[in-house]
Amino acid sequence: MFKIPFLDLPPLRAAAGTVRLPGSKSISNRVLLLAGLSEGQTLVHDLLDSDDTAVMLASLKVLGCQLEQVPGGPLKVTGIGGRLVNKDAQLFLGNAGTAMRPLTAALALLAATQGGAFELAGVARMHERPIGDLVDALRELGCEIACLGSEGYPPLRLSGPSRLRLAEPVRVRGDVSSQFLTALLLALPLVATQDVVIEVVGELISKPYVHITLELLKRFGIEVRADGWQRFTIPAGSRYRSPGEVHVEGDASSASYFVALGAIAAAETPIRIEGVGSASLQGDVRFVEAAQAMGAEVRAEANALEVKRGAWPLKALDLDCNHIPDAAMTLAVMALYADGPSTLRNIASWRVKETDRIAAMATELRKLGASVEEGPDWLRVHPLRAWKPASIHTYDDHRVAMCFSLAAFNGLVTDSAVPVRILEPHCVAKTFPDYFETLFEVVTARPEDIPVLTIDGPTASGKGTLADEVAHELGYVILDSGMLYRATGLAAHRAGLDLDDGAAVAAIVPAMDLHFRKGRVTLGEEDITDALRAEAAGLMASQVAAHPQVRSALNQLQLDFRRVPGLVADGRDMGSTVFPDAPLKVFLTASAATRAERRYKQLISKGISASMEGLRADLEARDARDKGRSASPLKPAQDAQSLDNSAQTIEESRDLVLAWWAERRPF
Ligand SMILES: Nc1ncnc2c1ncn2[C@@H]1O[C@H](COP(=O)(O)OP(=O)(O)O)[C@@H](O)[C@H]1O
Ligand SMILES: Nc1ccn([C@H]2C[C@H](O)[C@@H](COP(=O)(O)OP(=O)(O)O)O2)c(=O)n1
Repeated sequence: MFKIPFLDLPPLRAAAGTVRLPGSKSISNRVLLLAGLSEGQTLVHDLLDSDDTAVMLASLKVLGCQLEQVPGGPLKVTGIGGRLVNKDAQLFLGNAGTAMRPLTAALALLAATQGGAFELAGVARMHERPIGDLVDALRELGCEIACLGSEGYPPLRLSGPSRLRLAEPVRVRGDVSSQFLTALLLALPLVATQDVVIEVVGELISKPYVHITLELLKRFGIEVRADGWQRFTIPAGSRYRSPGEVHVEGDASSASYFVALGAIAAAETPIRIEGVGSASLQGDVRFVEAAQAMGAEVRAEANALEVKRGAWPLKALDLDCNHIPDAAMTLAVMALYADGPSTLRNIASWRVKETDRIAAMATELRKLGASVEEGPDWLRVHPLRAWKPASIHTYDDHRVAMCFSLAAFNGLVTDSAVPVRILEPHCVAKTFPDYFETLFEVVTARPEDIPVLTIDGPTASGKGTLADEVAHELGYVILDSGMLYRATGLAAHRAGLDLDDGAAVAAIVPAMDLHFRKGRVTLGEEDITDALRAEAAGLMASQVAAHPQVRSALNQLQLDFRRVPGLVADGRDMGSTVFPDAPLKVFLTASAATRAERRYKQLISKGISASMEGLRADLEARDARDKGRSASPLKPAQDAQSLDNSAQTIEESRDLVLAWWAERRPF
């Protein structure tokens, strides 16, 4: 996950490959609650690991459920069998509607029948999201509920015992959120000593989510009798029975971003999306139909989708989105690539989601330059051809962040492509913590569009440290080019080659089986990370680096690191030779005494013995060789910014370089 203040997406051009979706949030949290209320053990496979499931799991634990994660396997949930173990608890539910609503219903009913006191609270936005219709329905039933802030909103206090009135139908509004009905359906089996009837008042929205609820209840042994979408009966004697094992489907709403990606950018080979398909329970798979209406070519298997671009530009759309409320946000961004204005209707529920999504989408689309009209329950988006670089505010709303990533394909409809900045990208943790990593696996950009920041300088000036810090803050890829020279030197040495024989050393480069993964370097099967860090490897590197043949053999390997979303490259000639078009080139120096002392401390802290005098002599010899060689000698690129960090802390250098970077970005 990118836990950084912003993530800049360079102009993207194409997409191809396979993505595996994380588990569905709606199914995950329903399954967890049902497993938690059941007697016995349920093995939950493919559970979504996200903020919203984390709060549900934390709540179940407080309520007395036992949770055990099988390493690399399912989660074992041992339920409370409908009997309260802990009758007094305070639960913090973040901004998770899929936890707040059903837990309110379940705990209100359990407190009424078994006694207890529970406080349910969340983040500030959760306290602005209405829950009054559910509270009213539960109070009508006889539950004791106090709204601790504003009436009709969390935080709530649920207490009991109190007498329940189950003979009369429970009436609940269905036209604001279907989650109130879902909450009652999930919780009422707890008290179904007689038939319990729920009557929906008003036109029920988001019916597919209620369908998921009914299907999952069935898997847990509860056969609700549905009379259209208006009346539901939970039969007397209903009891949650664990099915033993449950597999959570991939998230169909998350699939929408990749379906759209295929429609926009998979011009050659399709995007394959694994985890949802024609057999999916989730209503949001019907997003596929909307994408097809806009031109996507889709091939559906039971549990996978393959999507390619069909019509281009996309075809404008006028759609009632009641059946795909969450996925429909993706259509608003697809509409920018359409051949006319697109209208999304019947989306009033957007106003009470993680944020007011109609206002949020309209505001952010306009920042890109789009012309947008909005009404109480509709949004009209006009196609965009003159795009502006924009910082997209994400309102702590995962879907805003994910759907605006698709704006980075603007280069497919304009000659002046612009990057897109996504603020607070970590909000995707709500349902898809690795969304951006997954996206980056399947998209490509033109190398010249991918920004590079270079840091060159002599040994121990702090290049590697600064590069790590800066790359981390920007979410960029790192190239430690010295490691490539070190690996080449080591491999040549091991092969018994004369390191002064440039042609012989260069000849082994194409066959070097070198891999960089999670900070470790492997050569063939062997992890050579520690061997590469040794000073001896540095000296060998400096020796082989003097040969023009070796430098050109390593050139393409270095260029291959220029990957989305951007690159921070450190070395000796990153700015002067390898990435001459980098928008920011830093030449980092520090006095020889400072550098020798830093290296000394670094080695001692790793338990490697060293002498300060010896190190200083070595680094001065290395500087002389790196500066004196004829091939790409160590010297600042003409347009480099010099930085002597002798008297600076690491943080000061980092902040200065980030400030220089900010000056060069168009946001
Ligand atoms: N600005 C700085 N101030 C103090 N120490 C630094 C600074 N930059 C780096 N260091 C320390 O100096 C040592 C060498 O830095 P390193 O990044 O390995 O240098 P290089 O990659 O240039 O050889 C590290 O232990 C690092 O923590
Ligand atoms: N882009 C590069 C990177 C490193 N080299 C050479 C020169 C250096 O002496 C060695 C080792 O580089 P490395 O950056 O790992 O060394 P330091 O950490 O600065 O000591 O490789 C180079 O010539 N060009």
